[in-house]
Amino acid sequence: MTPSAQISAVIELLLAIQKEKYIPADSTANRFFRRRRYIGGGDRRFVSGKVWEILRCYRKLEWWLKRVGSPINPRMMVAAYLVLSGNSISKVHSFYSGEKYAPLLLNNNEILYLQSLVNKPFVSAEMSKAVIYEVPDWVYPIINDQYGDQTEKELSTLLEPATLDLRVNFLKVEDRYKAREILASENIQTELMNISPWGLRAQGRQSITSTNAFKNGLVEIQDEGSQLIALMTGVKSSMRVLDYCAGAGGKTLAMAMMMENKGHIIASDIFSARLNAAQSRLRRAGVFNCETHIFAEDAKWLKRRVESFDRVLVDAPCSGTGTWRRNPDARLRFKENDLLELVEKQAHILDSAARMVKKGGRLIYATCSILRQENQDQINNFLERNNNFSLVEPDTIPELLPEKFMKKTSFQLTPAQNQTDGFFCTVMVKN
Ligand SMILES: C[S@@+](CC[C@H](N)C(=O)[O-])C[C@H]1O[C@@H](n2cnc3c(N)ncnc32)[C@H](O)[C@@H]1O
Repeated sequence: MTPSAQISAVIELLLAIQKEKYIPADSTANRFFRRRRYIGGGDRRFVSGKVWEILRCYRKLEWWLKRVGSPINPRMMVAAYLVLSGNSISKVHSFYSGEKYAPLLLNNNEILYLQSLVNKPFVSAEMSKAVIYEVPDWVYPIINDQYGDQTEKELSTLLEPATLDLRVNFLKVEDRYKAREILASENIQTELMNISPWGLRAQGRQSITSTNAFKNGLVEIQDEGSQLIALMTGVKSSMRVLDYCAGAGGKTLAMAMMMENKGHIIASDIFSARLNAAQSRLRRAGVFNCETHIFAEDAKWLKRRVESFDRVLVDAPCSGTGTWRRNPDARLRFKENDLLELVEKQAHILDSAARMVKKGGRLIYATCSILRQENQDQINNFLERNNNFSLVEPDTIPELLPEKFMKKTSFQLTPAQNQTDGFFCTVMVKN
């Protein structure tokens, strides 16, 4: 593609993301490229890389465009991004050439708006903190209230690109060193992770899914924080386990591995498409101690299994604020009412899942949120409603989990503090 055609594709993809308000940007991007097979790998990386950079400074671009009186649309967003990144107006002009496959020629007004942006910094002293850190206005005070003097560090780390973490599947490979060797033979360089005993961190942006190691189920893509949640469940091979919100099965897979393919896991969810994705991942990973179940409207299935599980994991639907490094578009869609609805939904799921735990069994609650409302507050309220539950330290095999995690009944991970996605996890026992 010519540089102009690349810029044109950046504008088109941004437009598609804006139109699909309720669909995550990466799904829209996948569809966009599937429909444009003629865009090769290098161009694809350039286009999505630029779009993600723009999504990470979206509020600042909007602020500047508003300031200079420009209309706010993907075409001007991209042009403003180019100027604020130090490109000259004539350079931007050469991209917006109006030729075949290029964006339409810049008109006189557009040139005037862009001229006002020359030599301006991305961050202006007049911007609010919410704009600088790219969060909705109502979110900043909530995070500031919780994180105090760490707020800016937490929020600026959430604007950085995420790491690419892998979990080695010990059902198929004997150890991390062997997996590392196999990946290196496919040109994927990795380092051992510090906390997860199963974890490898890949360097740079590498295409893991096209490797044989991935296709044959030797490794799964899973953030280190998510691996730690599976570890906190302390599941063992003799147990009956319910993964209540299993989704596409990230934690189910890790728990099946901890159980050495023995015992029994039921992976349930309300969405069949997610469980279908889980099923193909389970097959790839060589897991056969797991069945899936879609929750239907009637509660008979649950009623028949009340108090029958040694462990119930609730990996609850949440704001996903802890994954904003990966999904910079999610922050733009997050509304105050979403948080209220999520908190209510989580409480309902927790109460229902709690009934399924045997006496003496454990309930593990997790989110990929960094917000207290969905985490500590949610658990405090649950414990008030359910006085037959209490917080307990994990009973994971000590060789698997570092001591500092063994001694905690809950943890809150953040990208700034732990170089993982933001995750919360707590362990409770039914008395
Ligand atoms: C955070 S995701 C789960 C991620 C998954 N555990 C993993 O590790 O890949 C939350 C899941 O909860 C499911 N969910 C939402 N409402 C639910 C409900 N009432 N009961 C059970 N699952 C629900 C969603 O469909 C979604 O798949």
